Amino acid sequence: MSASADTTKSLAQTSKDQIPLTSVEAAALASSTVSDTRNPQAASSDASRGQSAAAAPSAAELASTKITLLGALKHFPDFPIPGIQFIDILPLFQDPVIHTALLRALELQILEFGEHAKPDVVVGLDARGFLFGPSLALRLNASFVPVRKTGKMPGPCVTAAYEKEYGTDFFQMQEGAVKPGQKVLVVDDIIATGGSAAAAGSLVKQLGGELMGYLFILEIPFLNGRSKLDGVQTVTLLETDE
Ligand SMILES: O=P(O)(O)OC[C@H]1O[C@H](OP(=O)(O)OP(=O)(O)O)[C@H](O)[C@@H]1O
Ligand SMILES: Nc1ncnc2[nH]cnc12
Repeated sequence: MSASADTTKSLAQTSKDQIPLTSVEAAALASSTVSDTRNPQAASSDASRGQSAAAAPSAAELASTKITLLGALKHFPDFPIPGIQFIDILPLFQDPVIHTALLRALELQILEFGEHAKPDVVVGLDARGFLFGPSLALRLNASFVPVRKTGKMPGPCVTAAYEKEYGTDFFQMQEGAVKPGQKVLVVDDIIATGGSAAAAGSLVKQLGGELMGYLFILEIPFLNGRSKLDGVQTVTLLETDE
């Protein structure tokens, strides 16, 4: 597993002035440089002493945050079917300090789309894109709109079939959920083969949205999911080594 050096540099360059850190965020990022990042009490006591809150995140701290996030992921061979190495992102949400650091790092990653490239709508994919999509949308003062598996939402919907790493499925969006011309950022936990993300992108376009880009927590590069995304700008926080 590795965190991209380019991304780390970019985060460090952009983070200092453009989006001020709250004290909790600073504590979350700074606390990830120490070994007890699984201990939220340690971070909050740092924040209450005002030590971490004063410090802007350095490149080293951001790189360390990525290592912490990678270290929190769990790996399950042969799930949900034989031959799949399943990477579980749920532990990122079990610890409030890691959860906060994740959201902050994702928010900083969005700056890679350009200084003024703020989405009107964050679209999150069923189901793991729902874990952080709404929080991110709030931080960006954007709407949140879900893409759901078929049959879950009422009213008229647009539908797209797709293939993913371990099966086929259908995605839907509600008509009118994205207005024509709105700038849309599609977010999900993992890009593997890219089938799910490509289907979500096609739904956004069917609704008349302007697909600004894709943002993922984790990429599995050997599956080459980006090749399905028609060159639309794609940013990932972490990637696997395999
Ligand atoms: O790049 P792909 O090969 O398309 O795979 C990535 C998708 O697979 C997983 O979702 P899954 O369909 O397992 O649904 P879940 O979030 O409901 O578990 C993951 O959360 C992505 O959405
Ligand atoms: N290998 C994998 N681990 C977790 N989620 C996935 N979605 C698609 N491929 C996956």
